[in-house]
Amino acid sequence: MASQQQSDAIKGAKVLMVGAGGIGCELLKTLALSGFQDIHIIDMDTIEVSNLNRQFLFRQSHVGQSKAKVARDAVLKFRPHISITAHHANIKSSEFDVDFFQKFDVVLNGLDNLDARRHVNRIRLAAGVPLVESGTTGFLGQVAVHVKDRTECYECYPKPAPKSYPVCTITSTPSKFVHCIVWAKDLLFAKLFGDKNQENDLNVRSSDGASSSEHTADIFERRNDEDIDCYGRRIYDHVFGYNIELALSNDETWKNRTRPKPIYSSDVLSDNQQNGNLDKNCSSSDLVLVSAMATLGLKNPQDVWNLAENSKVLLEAVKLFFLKRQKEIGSLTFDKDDQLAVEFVTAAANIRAASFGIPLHSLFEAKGIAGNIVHAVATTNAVVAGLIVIEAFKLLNEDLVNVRMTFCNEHPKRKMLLMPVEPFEPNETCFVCSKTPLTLEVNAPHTKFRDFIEKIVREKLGMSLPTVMQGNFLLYEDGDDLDEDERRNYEANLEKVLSKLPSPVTGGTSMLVGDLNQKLSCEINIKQREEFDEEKEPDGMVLIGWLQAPTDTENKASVQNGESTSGTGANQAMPSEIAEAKEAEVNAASKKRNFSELSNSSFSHPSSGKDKSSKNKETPCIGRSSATGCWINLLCMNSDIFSSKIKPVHGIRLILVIMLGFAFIPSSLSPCSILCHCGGFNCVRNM
Ligand SMILES: Nc1ncnc2c1ncn2[C@@H]1O[C@H](COP(=O)(O)OP(=O)(O)OP(=O)(O)O)[C@@H](O)[C@H]1O
Ligand SMILES: [Zn+2]
Repeated sequence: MASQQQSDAIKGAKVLMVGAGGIGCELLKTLALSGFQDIHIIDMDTIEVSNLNRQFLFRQSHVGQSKAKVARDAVLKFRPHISITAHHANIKSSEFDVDFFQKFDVVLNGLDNLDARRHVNRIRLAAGVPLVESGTTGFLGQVAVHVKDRTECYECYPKPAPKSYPVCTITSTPSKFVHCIVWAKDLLFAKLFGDKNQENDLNVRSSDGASSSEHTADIFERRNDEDIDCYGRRIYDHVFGYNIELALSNDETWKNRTRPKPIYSSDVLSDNQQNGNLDKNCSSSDLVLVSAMATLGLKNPQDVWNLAENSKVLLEAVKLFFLKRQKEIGSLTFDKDDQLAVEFVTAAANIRAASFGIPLHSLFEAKGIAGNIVHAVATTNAVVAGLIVIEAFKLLNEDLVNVRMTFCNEHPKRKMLLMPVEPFEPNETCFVCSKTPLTLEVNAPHTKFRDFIEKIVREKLGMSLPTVMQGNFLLYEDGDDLDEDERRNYEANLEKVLSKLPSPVTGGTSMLVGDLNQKLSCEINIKQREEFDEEKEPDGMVLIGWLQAPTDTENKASVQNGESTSGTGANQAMPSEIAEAKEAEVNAASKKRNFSELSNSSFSHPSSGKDKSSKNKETPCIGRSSATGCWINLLCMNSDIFSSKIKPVHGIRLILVIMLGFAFIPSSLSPCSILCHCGGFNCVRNM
């Protein structure tokens, strides 16, 4: 239980919560039950059916409504006297500027993407407000505290890039089902239904060198008056039959690999095989109803279809896209909530898998892999939300000595389910919090200013409204308030190479790049370099001082398998096999910080190599001074008892959630109300 002084700090605190999703719902409930009385919540999203299994403040009737507003209303029902202000908006919008942030004592993030996290990190640094950052991926969770000039900021150390695969594995030599999914989603689906101008490796690989990409593009176009069934079969035969035959002709490739089997539609389906019973009355606005499975009478998404069923689903899906969603063709991107797209991708991936001798998967499994879905675990969100509030307590009580970064493990590690470690100090080379200049190696007479803006300023530095200056000369700025002349000038600059800009950018000069919204600026020193390795340095520029996390594959892999959900970046939500690697990574990270402490040996900072032994001491429990901390510690110390006797993951989590609930419970509330509002004891139902 909190002391009087702590209670006062909580009551008087003004808290900004960003994100009202899986973590956010738990967090808002816990904040309210812990005595916080002035909370602002920002979320740009509306409630979807798929949120209901773990975002317990939402009900079926709320689908389509603002998350922030519904979350506020739900919590006000059981804490009517507190103030909760809901903003249904993007945190990046200009109203949430430094002045807005300065009104708060602490910022708590429950976000799901790097971009928004970076943005919050920058503004709260400029505003001088501490941040508690969080993320979960299935059973793994993480909470970190960032205090200006005292601890690392969110961008001090690199975050791993999403898992990616070598292009040739995807296009020619898949060995896992995920490779087939990436092929079906990022190549075949994109080729047939996406933007025709987008680069697509299906062009290169789908025919021999003699065929031009123009020729292969024609193959994927539906010809004038071509019967839709014939078109579907033609595409089928091309990608699963002809292309495989072509690939087989290169003996070198198959020396140490199993040779794939070409599959033609006539091998699997009879010529006049009837497809589904299309419901002619179904309108294209009923996206959920436009389903190949439904018209074919396939009901259970957890069934693994055989090759013939997959072939029928594929052809039926192509037909439905053309008959029911014709207008969208040419602009579609894969969306895990688009039933027909998921059906198409599942079927195409399975046919390819059959060809390469890879086990087939159900639509449910395929959807999880294609959508990068690591099924969220409600208890992880609840534990993480509790930890966020514990850290917020410490910050509000100016108990900086005891703030911790905490990893939530799937299984107890060294008797601990929660791994608390002291935060690192700010990274002296961080361009965000330490304002350290960066160096750009670039071939200035050959590099377009546009490439610099897109690849370096926007992509790497994460600036969304950039301004670029060379000396006193403004070379570029972005924003709504530019007049026509300015816009034209900047557009003209974008087409020039760096050395030909009105104020030339060449080796030895420097540029000042900034984002007014983020109150961030950064100096970039230019170093002339002529040669770049196309494979390893595809941008044709190298930014030195900006930390790029190592990707999961050695080779350049341009086909990526999507974005994260609630991951912090160090711990992102990914398909199950990627999540395994992530768990190892998270554990490695926590071990890295903990082992040294346990053995009392010196500790190496990840990038500076500085000895941190005096600073980063592992603490036996989080929040040692608080009752909650002791409860958690007790639990952690004894968690091996649970692990050997009952199914550990849910048992321990359940108790952790209850304890976190009890630790915050104000005397006016019964444990029963905590259970009702917390609710998250079940591992979520799979949607
Ligand atoms: N720039 C942003 N501004 C405001 N809210 C954001 C921003 N980016 C993400 N969010 C919110 O953060 C929340 C993250 O929650 P969560 O990770 O549970 O994702 P979700 O969208 O609810 O679920 P899922 O992605 O698994 O379908 C979402 O509600 C999302 O709308
Ligand atoms: Zn930093």
